[in-house]
Amino acid sequence: MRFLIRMSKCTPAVHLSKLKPAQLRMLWLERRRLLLSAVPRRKEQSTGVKLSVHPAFLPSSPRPFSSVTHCSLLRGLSMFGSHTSSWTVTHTPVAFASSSPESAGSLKTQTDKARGQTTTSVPPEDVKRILQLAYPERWRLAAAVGFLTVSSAVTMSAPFLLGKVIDTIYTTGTDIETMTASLSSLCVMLTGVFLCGGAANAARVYLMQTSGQQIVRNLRVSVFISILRQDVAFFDRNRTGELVNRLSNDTAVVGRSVTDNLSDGLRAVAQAVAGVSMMFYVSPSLASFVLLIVPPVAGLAVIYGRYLRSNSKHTQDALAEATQLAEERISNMRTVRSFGKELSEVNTYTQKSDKVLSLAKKEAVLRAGFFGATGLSGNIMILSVLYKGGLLMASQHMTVGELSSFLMYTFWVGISVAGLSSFYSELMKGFGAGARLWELLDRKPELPLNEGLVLQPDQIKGQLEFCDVSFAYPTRKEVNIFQNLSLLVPAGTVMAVVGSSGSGKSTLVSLLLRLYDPDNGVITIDGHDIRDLNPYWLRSHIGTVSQEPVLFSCSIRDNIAYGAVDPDTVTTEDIYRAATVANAYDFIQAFPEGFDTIVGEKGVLLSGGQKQRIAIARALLKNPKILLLDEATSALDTENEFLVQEALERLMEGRTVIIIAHRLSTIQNANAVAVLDQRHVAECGQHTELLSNRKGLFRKLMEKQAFLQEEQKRALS
Ligand SMILES: Nc1ncnc2c1ncn2[C@@H]1O[C@H](COP(=O)(O)OP(=O)(O)OP(=O)(O)O)[C@@H](O)[C@H]1O
Repeated sequence: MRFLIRMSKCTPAVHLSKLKPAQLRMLWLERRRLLLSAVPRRKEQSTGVKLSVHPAFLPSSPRPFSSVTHCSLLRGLSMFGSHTSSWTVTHTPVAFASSSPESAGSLKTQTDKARGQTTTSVPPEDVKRILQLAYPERWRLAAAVGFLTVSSAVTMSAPFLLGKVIDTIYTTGTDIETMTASLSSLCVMLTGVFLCGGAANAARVYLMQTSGQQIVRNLRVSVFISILRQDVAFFDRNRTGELVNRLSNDTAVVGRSVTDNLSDGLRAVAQAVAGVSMMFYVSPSLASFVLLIVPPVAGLAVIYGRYLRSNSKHTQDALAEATQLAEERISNMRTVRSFGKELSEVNTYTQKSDKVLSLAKKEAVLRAGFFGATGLSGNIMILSVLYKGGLLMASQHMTVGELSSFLMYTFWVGISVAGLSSFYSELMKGFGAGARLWELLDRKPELPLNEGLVLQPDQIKGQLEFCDVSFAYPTRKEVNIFQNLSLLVPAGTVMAVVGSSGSGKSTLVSLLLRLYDPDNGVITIDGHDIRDLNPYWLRSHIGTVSQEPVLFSCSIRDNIAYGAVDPDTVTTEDIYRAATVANAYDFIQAFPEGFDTIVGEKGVLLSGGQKQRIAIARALLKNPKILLLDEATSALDTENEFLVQEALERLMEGRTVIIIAHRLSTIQNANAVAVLDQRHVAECGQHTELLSNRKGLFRKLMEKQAFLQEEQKRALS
């Protein structure tokens, strides 16, 4: 068997034995991806790069993979300049479906499509899915529909029975005793019927509400799971507000459309049909007369209603814009205050509110016309019924009771038709919200969350290596953050990473945590490509302390326990020990509530140094083999700086550490320093060694930092 590798027809072939060790190593590390890359891609994605591999190397169950991986593999392999009869790698121009912001995970375009559904036809599969939601609640809903039938039957028989009461009053004459007997028996019977109707209605409302809430709860949990399993790139593209809106509002709209709205719609249909039938039963000629008037009036009302709704949507959009501005500014009040922008923010908000007001005024005019016209047409209809009914009574074709019943049925039919129109618009809203939710629920994350290789704890030494890594953020594919970056961090050593702002220090940490995958090259832990490792397992062995640690709105105790892989097994002693090592115990105990003090947005506000020390305790509880630290640069006071530094040193003991270093003391104490510049590691070595190079980048960086610190001190004094 010959092991030749080539890139299409335009690149020469090389035998595998001719490859350099680094190239072979890379090929070996890429082996899985190479095999997976042979999977045929869907038609719409296959316009460009196509990789084909000898069938013997095909996996038995092909798995789809992202075009980012595709691209990285091609770039990786292109170094080899290869040719093969056993493996073939073909390369033609490509339009990467998943690298465009649209298909790379942004929900926006699809959301817009989904929104479009509120006015156009609904795909049958959406109807099916929305009905499937109600399936687990089918018995409760069926019972609710049963009670609905009873209550609607009572409602619709009421006009007929009340008409009988009126006729009894008119026909019994002036004999009080006969009148009392007839009226009493009728009223008792009717009270019994109405009691049944009321009870059935109450049962219907209860069953509909509880099953609706159950459906919404199930949907919310599924959507939350779906959001949490998405990769970080997804959150770069989708706004938090939009996602939270889906979780809270869209789920409620969908839940309502399959319960309350469906039941109201069914009731409206049943009452309209029963009402019209009863109108014909009571007086066919009067019913025919009314049905000549109703359709044109109802048609005009529907057209006008649609116009009104589209206008109301503009008002809602303008309101959403104003609300978003207010939300953003209020949550960042410190920034607004420190820039003294209160007045200009008020002006901007006023302008947006004025826009809402002018649209709302237009809507008010339209609504006034709509309600005026519907009220008028309703009254004219009643008047027409009275006119025609009066004539029928005069010609002995109708009794007064029948006319009264007829009027009541006309009234009910009017209400039911109005209910049907709002049922339709609510149903469409439900389908629109549903489409947005299905899109989110169906989205498969590009990076797995919990699948892959799991190593035994004693197999981890903690050696980290970046090997020819190239990377661009999925949202900014055109800007390469790293280009062939290589870096080795031996197990148990401390590597300080320095570089100018924006050189990619934090990105290095994100790649190690596998929040993103490199486009090219590999990152290994003890020789294992991190793409082969289970990400959940991987992250459980990596501790992080960021520059501005985030604490959740719960007790300090829970915030520290959050770091443990299984917080339920953490004892109070574990938490106290971690807090003591992190130099946090004393200040926590000084709070009246001690470790039960609530922090975060709704609790006690902590200083930067205090937050850092709680974050260090949190990381300690995880007891990770690898530590990724973003050193705090924020002006910690001397005491806090010392305490944080001391806690960090204890945390770093016996672990492999990558530290984004800002302090000279940290850099001096690190085993090696890597300087990031121009998308790669420009210099790497011991602190003194790098400093001795007069023309070196590290030295320049240190000199610049020293100068800036001097300036800062001078400015402060
Ligand atoms: N999520 C993201 N999406 C797109 N671009 C990003 C993202 N995060 C960072 N960047 C960009 O990547 C580049 C490197 O950012 P990074 O935060 O890694 O730099 P840094 O060296 O840590 O900077 P600093 O020292 O200022 O914190 C910057 O140009 C930044 O704008």
